Amino acid sequence: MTSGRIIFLNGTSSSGKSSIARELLDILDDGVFFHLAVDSFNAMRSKRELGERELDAALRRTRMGFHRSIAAMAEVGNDVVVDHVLSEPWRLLDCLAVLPPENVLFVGVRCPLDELVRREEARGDRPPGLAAFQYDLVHAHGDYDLECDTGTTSPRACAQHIKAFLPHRTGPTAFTRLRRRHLAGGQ
Ligand SMILES: Nc1ncnc2c1ncn2[C@@H]1O[C@H](COP(=O)(O)OP(=O)(O)OP(=O)(O)O)[C@@H](O)[C@H]1O
Repeated sequence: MTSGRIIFLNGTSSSGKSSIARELLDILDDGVFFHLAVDSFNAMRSKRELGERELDAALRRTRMGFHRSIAAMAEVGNDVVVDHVLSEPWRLLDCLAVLPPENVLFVGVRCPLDELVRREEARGDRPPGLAAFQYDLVHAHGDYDLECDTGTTSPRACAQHIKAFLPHRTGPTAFTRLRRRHLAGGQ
C-alpha cells in the first residue's frame, strides 16, 4: 500500500490555513484529500471545566493524538491537508517523529501582523492578541518546502501555487532536513 501525501499548512491563527485547505480540497483532482485541522480535534473534547494542569495535559494529548491521526490516515493511503499552529517547539518535534518525512510538503502560511490583527478583530471569535503571541513562534524553525503570503495572495491563488508545486517536489524535503537537524541520529 502506498502512503498518502501530506500537505502540512503551518501558520498563526487567522493566517488563512483553513481557507487554503478548503480551496485545496476543491481543486486537487488526483487522489482523495482529507482536511485534518487541530481546531476540529479541540472541538471533539468534552466541555467539562478543567483545572490548569489537567487542561494542559489534555491539550498536549489532543495534539499528540492529532499528529498520530494524521500519520494513521496517510499510512493507509489517504491524502491529507493538515492545518496546524506549531507555536511550541515540541509540536514540530513530535510531528517530525511520527510523520513520514518524504511524504510531507511543509508549507509556511505567512501574513503581516497588522493584517492578522485586523482579521482577528473582524472575526471576533478568537482571543485578541492570539496571532501576535504566536507570530514569532510558529516559523521559528526556519525551513519549508514552500511558503505563501496571504496578505497579498488569495486563498485560491495560494492553493493553486501549492497544487502546481506538489508533483515537482524534490528530496530531501523540509521535514527530512528538519529531522536530521533536530532528532538524534537523524532517524
Ligand atoms: N488570503 C486571504 N486574504 C484575505 N482574507 C483572508 C485570506 N485568508 C483568510 N482570510 C480571512 O481571514 C480569516 C481567517 O481565515 P482562516 O480561518 O482561513 O484562518 P486560520 O489560519 O485557519 O485561522 P485559525 O487558526 O484561527 O482557525 C477569515 O475571515 C478569512 O476570510
